[in-house]
Amino acid sequence: MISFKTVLSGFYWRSSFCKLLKQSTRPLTMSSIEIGKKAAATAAVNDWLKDNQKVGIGSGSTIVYAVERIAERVKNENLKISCVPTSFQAKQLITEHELTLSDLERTPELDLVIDGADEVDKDLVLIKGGGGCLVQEKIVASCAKDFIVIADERKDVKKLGDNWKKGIPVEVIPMAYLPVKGKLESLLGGEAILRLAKSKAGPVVTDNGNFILDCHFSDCMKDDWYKVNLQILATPGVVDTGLFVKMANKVYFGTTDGKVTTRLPNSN
Ligand SMILES: O=C[C@H](O)[C@H](O)[C@H](O)COP(=O)(O)O
Repeated sequence: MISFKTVLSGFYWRSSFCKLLKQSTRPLTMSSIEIGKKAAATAAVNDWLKDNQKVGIGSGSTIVYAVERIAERVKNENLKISCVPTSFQAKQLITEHELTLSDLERTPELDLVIDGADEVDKDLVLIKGGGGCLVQEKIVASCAKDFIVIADERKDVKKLGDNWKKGIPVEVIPMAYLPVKGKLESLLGGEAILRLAKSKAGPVVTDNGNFILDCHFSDCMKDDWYKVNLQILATPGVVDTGLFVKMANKVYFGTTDGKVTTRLPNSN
């Protein structure tokens, strides 16, 4: 007859074996892309964050490392920093890391904004909004003295669209999405595709309650993003675009081996 002790020890060994198996199948190291993101984020925070600053916090996956480093420095150096979010996600990051949360009503002028990007060209024009955040990001960036961008090296391109194949995000008022789609397609060629949600039927709804058109333009002047941005903005129903032209002051690119390169607006 099997004793209670034998059953218990069998259970113990089985669960230990399962734990071991789980550990051995789990990646032990950070992926090389994440190493690049973290390196860029850490370097930017080390270079730019100073005591008593008002800081805008961007959105996406790279900004997570920046917030971690900000929280570390706030704690270790006893810094007084207030943070303005650019999205629901950014707000959560700020509160989770016990940083001081502010907003543009209390803090309309910022010293610094740190944010990620989907692509950065040689002139520091950015595509943003791959994660559905662009309008609040652009507003917050426009309120800052310095707008610092952090990205892994895949985002560093000669021309916008070299790597980023998902189009230029344009946030639109929901009732206008179809006419805006038609107008943008006839204005700039190509296709403007309504972004659909992954775990919900229907479109992605932004933090502002709007829709996103991902625009794959064929006829637009791809060397004059300033003009393209203005043309899109002139269409009624468009809230803003994911094109950030002449906004970034410095970009930090992190490589897969943890090195960081930087680019200034006219350092090509
Ligand atoms: O919509 C998302 C934001 O614009 C992000 O900053 C951008 O997509 C970059 O995100 P990630 O750091 O995840 O590459």
